Amino acid sequence: MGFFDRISQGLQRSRDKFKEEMNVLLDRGPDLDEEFWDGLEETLILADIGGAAACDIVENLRDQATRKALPDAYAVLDMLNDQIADTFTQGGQEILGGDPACVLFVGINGTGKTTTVGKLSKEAHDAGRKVILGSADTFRAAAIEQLEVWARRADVEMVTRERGADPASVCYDTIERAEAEDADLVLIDTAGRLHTSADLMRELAKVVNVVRKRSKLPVYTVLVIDATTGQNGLQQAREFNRELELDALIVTKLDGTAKGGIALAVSHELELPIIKIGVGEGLDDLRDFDAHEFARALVGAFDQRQA
Ligand SMILES: Nc1nc2c(ncn2[C@@H]2O[C@H](COP(=O)(O)OP(=O)(O)OP(=O)(O)O)[C@@H](O)[C@H]2O)c(=O)[nH]1
Repeated sequence: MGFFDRISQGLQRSRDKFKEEMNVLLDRGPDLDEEFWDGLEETLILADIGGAAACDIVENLRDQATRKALPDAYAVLDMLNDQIADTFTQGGQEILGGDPACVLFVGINGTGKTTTVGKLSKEAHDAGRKVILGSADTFRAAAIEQLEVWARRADVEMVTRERGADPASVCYDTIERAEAEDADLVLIDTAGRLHTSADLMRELAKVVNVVRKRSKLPVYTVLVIDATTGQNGLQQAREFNRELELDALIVTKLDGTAKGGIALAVSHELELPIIKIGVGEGLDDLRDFDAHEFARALVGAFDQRQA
């Protein structure tokens, strides 16, 4: 299944919710009055796109409606997809695009870090890259085993220590091994932690700093967020960004959520690019992110003239 079909299927619930709200708004007629603009902003906020992004989108559409003398709400909605796509922060190609890199994956418990690292290792290995995995999630024994399964499946090496070991030292060992083996992609899984726990966040900051100091490869810190958590994902992202100065996002579980708009809220507010999205548990359910296709899947092609 192609990117669009997969993401379109995944975001069906988000799209249905958005369409329902839009139809209520359009029932009163297609006039471009204050009620329409306020209603559009509210509908975008209800789609979990976030207040800041919704406000920017509506402001830009209003501006275009005036400049291009758009006749009605339908003409505005024709431009909505492009406007949403342009609201995502762009970039991040250097992280997983093929250049040598060391990437740390962080996030709260259960967002899909280990699964994502596993899928990425297979993808990179299949593309002919020399990959080393580091399992610094020494808190959860099952995480080490889970990543070991992926490492075997992908035929890549993995470095870890026993459960309870210092995660910073696992990172140290991983980088050492990567240098000895001349690896060009180092992927490090870290233990999930609540963004509200100051101690755990400080411990993670220490791990990230060790890697930043020690690695000769460029180091990137990527937050993995679970789309089903909705607005809480934004709060998580703010805290992780404050502590760790993130470089990018991976948004997982976009299959079957009515809260897919959170991807835009976080990318826009924190000015972080989305470098991959997860649309299922299977091996090929981690996809490159395409802002235009995502926008189309999130709100649909809006030909409501026939609605
Ligand atoms: N539906 C769906 N499930 C996913 C996706 N990504 C990961 N999962 C599932 O989410 C669950 C948690 O994934 P893990 O990779 O163990 O999460 P984690 O972040 O490493 O967890 P901790 O180490 O406890 O923080 C697993 O059952 C995964 O199969 C996705 O894109 N869609």
